[in-house]
Amino acid sequence: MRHAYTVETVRAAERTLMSRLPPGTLMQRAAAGLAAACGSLMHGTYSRRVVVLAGSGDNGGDALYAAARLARRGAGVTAVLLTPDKAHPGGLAALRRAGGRTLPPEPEAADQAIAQAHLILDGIVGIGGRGGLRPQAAHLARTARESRATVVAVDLPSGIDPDTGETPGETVHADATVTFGSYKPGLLIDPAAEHVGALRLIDIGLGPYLPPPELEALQHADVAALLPTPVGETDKYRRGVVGVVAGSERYPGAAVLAVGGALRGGAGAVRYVGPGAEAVIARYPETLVTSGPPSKAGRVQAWVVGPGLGDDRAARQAVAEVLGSDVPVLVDADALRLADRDQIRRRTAATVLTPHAGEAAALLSADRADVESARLAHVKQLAEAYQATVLLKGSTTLIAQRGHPVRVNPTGTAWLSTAGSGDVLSGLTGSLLAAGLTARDAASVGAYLHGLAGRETPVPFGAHELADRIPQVWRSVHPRT
Ligand SMILES: NC(=O)C1=CN([C@@H]2O[C@H](COP(=O)(O)OP(=O)(O)OC[C@H]3O[C@@H](n4cnc5c(N)ncnc54)[C@H](O)[C@@H]3O)[C@@H](O)[C@H]2O)[C@@H](O)CC1
Ligand SMILES: Nc1ncnc2c1ncn2[C@@H]1O[C@H](COP(=O)(O)OP(=O)(O)O)[C@@H](O)[C@H]1O
Ligand SMILES: [K+]
Repeated sequence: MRHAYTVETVRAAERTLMSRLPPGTLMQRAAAGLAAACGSLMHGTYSRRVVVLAGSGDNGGDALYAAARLARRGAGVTAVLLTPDKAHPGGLAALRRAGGRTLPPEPEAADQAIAQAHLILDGIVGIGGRGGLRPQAAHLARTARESRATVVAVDLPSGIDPDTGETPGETVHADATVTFGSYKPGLLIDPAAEHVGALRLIDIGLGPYLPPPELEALQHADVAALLPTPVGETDKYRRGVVGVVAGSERYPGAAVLAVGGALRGGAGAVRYVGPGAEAVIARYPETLVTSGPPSKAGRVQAWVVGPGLGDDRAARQAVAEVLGSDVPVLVDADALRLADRDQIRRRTAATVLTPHAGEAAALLSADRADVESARLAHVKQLAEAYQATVLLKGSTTLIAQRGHPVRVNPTGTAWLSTAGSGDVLSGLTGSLLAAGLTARDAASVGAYLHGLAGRETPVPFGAHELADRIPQVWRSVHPRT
């Protein structure tokens, strides 16, 4: 599991740790890790040209100390000091002792140094940054982006909001980010995460002083441990039956895709309810189909409702019936519009809502662009407002449930933004729910496998190919299945 902590938490842990160590120890740990990472990114240090963009805080200090280490190993280092009279004194002295030279941030000289650099160290701001970068810093960030050098962000790309993943103005675009002590939410959530590049964590000893995280990301081993696996005494009913209420005369394909996802999610059987039965059976003859209302369809351990459902009376009635059941329900697409919001709040069994940014905006009476620029705040707000587990889809998929750290899905690709891909996700996740995973785990594992399938399917792909790829990625996560 990867854990991410807010600035306030990181600072508190750092204070405790620092009080037990000689002054400057943490910064030296950070600088040593950073210098080693830069050395390996440049495939050596001798005769490499390094430019440090150094702000006046400790982030600049880390960068200057690391650069001093690189200079001692033969790199030619130039530091551009944003505020020369306030640059980190210890870092600056170390760099000078190591033979590094310094420049004020005058555009011409700085731009020239940047243009010739092999590697740029972004030490403008770290967790102490506030708001969009100031003009001089913004200029350096742009010049660095336009250069051919490898840009390494120190702790985080300057300009991103470490707590939220927002990008309030110009930001450094890094090829790699070397972060210290712990991940920060902004490194893992778009739009900020897009500017992070390859992310490396340097352990500086904070671990024992960190409380529960703000954000977490499952890794292969976590997902493997959660995947349902049939055992000797099991049968199809014990594995769980998932009911899929999806599709309409107009959108029969959504039913096929949701069932396709559901068949690959570990439930023992998939029951389909709706007008798309013929299309479903033609593609997946193993599906149990019924054409009546969900309440007459027989027992299931979880429902998926919504993909391609349309919005006629039957659809509305089906959503109400499913929400009235006492088993976990995943509410997607059209059902997000049709559902009675109070009925969602009153449910005692788990409810999973899977909106994309547009649907989330509608549920919160907010703006789609605001949801996309501040995903973390909005997914938490939705989970709170609907007392449900919320999986917010999009460039970064987040899963929120009140009282737990938000989960960020680490897999996926923009190729997933293809029609019907969400239908596969809802079927898959509903199936995991029926197989007995908690709402939060089912949503996280569903998003993880869906994202992996997106990465493994030859592009450009259609959503049905994504569903076909799930067994392969399942086995890649859990090779013994
Ligand atoms: N506290 C610690 O124990 C450790 C801190 N470390 C480093 O220290 C950093 C935090 O240092 P600081 O608290 O000094 O803060 P920063 O260095 O992150 O930022 C503060 C500086 O940035 C300037 N600044 C703020 N917002 C700006 C903006 N929008 N545009 C331009 N300049 C802006 C401020 O005027 C100030 O000079 C971490 O990110 C990390 O790199 C590491 O050395 C590890 C240990
Ligand atoms: N830019 C992106 N990067 C990564 N994944 C994306 C991106 N855009 C969309 N996705 C993913 O693609 C899927 C699209 O689902 P959805 O919006 O419901 O589409 P549809 O309704 O056509 O099925 C979701 O899993 C979402 O997280
Ligand atoms: K930085």
